[in-house]
Parts: sequence; C-alpha cells; structure tokens
Amino acid sequence: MQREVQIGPVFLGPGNPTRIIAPLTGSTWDALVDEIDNLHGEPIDLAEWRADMWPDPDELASVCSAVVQRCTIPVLATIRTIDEGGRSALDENAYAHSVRKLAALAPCVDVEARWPSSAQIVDDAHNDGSTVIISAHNWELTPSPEEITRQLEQMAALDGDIVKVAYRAHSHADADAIMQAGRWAMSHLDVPTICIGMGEAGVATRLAGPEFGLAATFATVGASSAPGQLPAQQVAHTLRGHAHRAH
Ligand SMILES: O=C1C[C@@](O)(C(=O)O)C[C@@H](O)[C@@H]1O
Repeated sequence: MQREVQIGPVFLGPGNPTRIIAPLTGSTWDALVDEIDNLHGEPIDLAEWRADMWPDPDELASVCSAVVQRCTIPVLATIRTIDEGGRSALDENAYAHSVRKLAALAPCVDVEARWPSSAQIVDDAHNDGSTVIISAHNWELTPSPEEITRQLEQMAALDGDIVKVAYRAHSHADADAIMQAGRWAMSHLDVPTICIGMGEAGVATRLAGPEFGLAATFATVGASSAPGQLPAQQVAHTLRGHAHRAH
C-alpha cells in the first residue's frame, strides 16, 4: 500500500488527485521571473525548477533560493543530467554536492537513480529536510512490462518518497504498458509513482489519473521540458473529468 507524501501544503499519492507540475526552464533571471509570474491563476500544484537549464552551476544555490521565494507554490528542484536528457554535465560528486545544496533550500528535489551513490544522495537530501523524487528516463524506448516493474522496484528500494519513470513511447502498446505499471505499483510499492510516456504516443499516460498510480503529471504553462507535455489548463480539465467520473 502506498503512503501519502507531503510537499509543503500539497499532498500526493493515495486519496489525492493527480497533481500538476509546471516546469520552469529559463536560463536568465528575467526569463524565470516571467515564467514564475505566469503561473498565477493556472491550475498548477507544484513548479519544477530545471536547475540544469541555468548556465552557471556555481549559482545554483542563490538562484534556487530566489525561485523558492518568488513561487507561491512548492518548488521541486531538478538537476537533469545529459545522460538522462537534460543539460547538466556535472560528475557524480559535483551532482551530489549540488543536489545537497538544493535540498537545503527547496521542499522537494529530484535524484537520478542511476548514480552508484544515489541512496546516499537521497539520505543526505532527507537530512536536509527535502522530499525526494527518485527518477529514471529512457529517451529511446519503453522497456518491456517486466523490465518496467523491475526498475520501479529497484528505484523504490532507494528509499525516496516518490518514484518517477519517463520512457519514450512509440505506440499505444508502450503507453498501455506504462499505465499498467502505474496501476501495478499501487498495490506492490509503498511509495507513490509517476509513470510517464514521452512523445505523442505517450500523451494518454500524462492524463491517466490517480487510478493508474499517477501521483503527478508534468504540464506546461509556457515552455515545455519534454516531448508530449500538454498545456496545464487542458490537463486540469481532463483530470477533473476523470475525478467526476470516478465518483
Ligand atoms: O522527469 C521529468 C518528467 C519529464 O521528463 C516529462 O516527460 O514530463 C519532464 C522533466 O522536466 C521532469 O524532470
């Protein structure tokens, strides 16, 4: 049975609707301010600051604290590395060090599962008071259903608070495998999950709703951070429709 997770005033997981997360991708402060201010009035629960889009890794702490301060909703701080489809070229030590800085400032951080020391990075982030999303991305393909559940199990064992996988989906069968994995996780894992299919064929996974273990979904207000993300308004409309049908 999955446990409920809290990020600031926002609850995710069992009993909660799928939360909507909007990425902030600006690489200048002016661009970030515009993006943050545009979130007002949008149906967004959390903002994801993509720290890897910021050009100077030495400035991550000061920009993170400014982003957290300006946002009226909780911030997920993410350093997405090149290997996982982002821009950060940090090595493992520098990555761990930077995540630690962000964890002291933001209520939630993303930790990539692939690092040999990922369990330690999770532990450090928890000690700094942050909620942790453990993530893995495959920009090429969607693995077999068995491989997806195996990966989710391995990631859940890292003791983060939420597990997120994002795979490039090429077909309806891929999208279906991803949604079924989310459903499977509801009864087999103790942490909430976010299972996403990237690209056009994966759009259904971004709208799947809590009945497919989708604790949160990424949707745009301005720029997108991955293929297939839909506008937040559209996602909120569809997910509310799901909620009505469910009752
Ligand atoms: O991990 C994810 C999910 C994502 O890749 C997506 O497909 O919506 C978008 C990223 O910004 C985020 O960090």
